[in-house]
Amino acid sequence: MTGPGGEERPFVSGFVGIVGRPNVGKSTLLNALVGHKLAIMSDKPQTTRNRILGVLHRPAAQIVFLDTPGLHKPLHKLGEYLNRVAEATLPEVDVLMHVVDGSLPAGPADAQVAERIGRAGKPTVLVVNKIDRISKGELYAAMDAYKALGEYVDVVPTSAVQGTHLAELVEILERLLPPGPKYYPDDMVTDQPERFVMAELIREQVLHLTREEVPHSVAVVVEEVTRRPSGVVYVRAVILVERESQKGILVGRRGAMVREIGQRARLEIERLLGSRIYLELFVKVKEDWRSRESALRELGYRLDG
Ligand SMILES: Nc1nc2c(ncn2[C@@H]2O[C@H](COP(=O)(O)OP(=O)(O)OP(=O)(O)O)[C@@H](O)[C@H]2O)c(=O)[nH]1
Repeated sequence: MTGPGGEERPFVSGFVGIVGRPNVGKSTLLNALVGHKLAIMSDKPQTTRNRILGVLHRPAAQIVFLDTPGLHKPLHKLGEYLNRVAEATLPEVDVLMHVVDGSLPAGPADAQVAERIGRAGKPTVLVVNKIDRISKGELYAAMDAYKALGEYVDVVPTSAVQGTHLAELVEILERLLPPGPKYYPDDMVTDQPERFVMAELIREQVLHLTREEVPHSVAVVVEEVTRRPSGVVYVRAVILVERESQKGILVGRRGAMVREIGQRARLEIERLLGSRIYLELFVKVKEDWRSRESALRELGYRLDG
């Protein structure tokens, strides 16, 4: 590739950490940047539990994004785990994107996150997201207020849902990355095993369709994936909740809720795999799984990292 001055630009690559408070739009941004649905999105905070890796392939660059659970005050063991994943990401990356919600005023919690990011000492781009919700005047004020919280190499206003300024953001990230190899093959967009992504798609429907206190006490485990001779892929998954009452809500009247979750999730999984799916869903009670380390381990949350 040739640079603006006619000089040869070497191929660049590296890791970009997407960090910020819960619900600011990190997962939506990752999906929009990479062009695939990797991380689940919902209007309920703390929906991202594991670190999701998404790879953007460009003619002269490979950008590997690490999405993290939102940084927040831990309320229970799962909360502590989420914070640890986010913190552990900071030293591993070449560049950080601090994502903030431009439609909300900058507050003390944003300042805290900015400080933690600052301690990592990495070049950081401030991404002021959700600008589709605010006027130009409000945007300038928001950019100034957020910019004052830390040291940023650049500031980009974005709308992850409308795709605004994402190309500019990618260009800025490319400029910040060092020359390097392709870490991943051209056809790879995520390192998430398909089972995990399937489980996330099911959990996304649970979050969409249920209210009250059910969502945070839900985990989904995909137990079996088999391709049948007919070409249909059989998927068996279990939705784990903490209490009988929550199981009741999720199963619904005569199984109506779990059927609805299954139907919607099946469509998403079919889109992901490009084949027909037979999805069988079960709801089980696993008491107090959020507070028990062994239960968290069984579910695949690594606690010792
Ligand atoms: N209007 C608007 N809404 C957005 C934008 N980006 C994200 N959202 C919405 O904000 C909500 C949260 O988005 P997520 O991408 O799940 O946020 P997150 O930061 O990954 O959240 P955690 O997983 O909790 O850390 C969802 O309802 C999104 O649709 C945006 O640019 N504009």
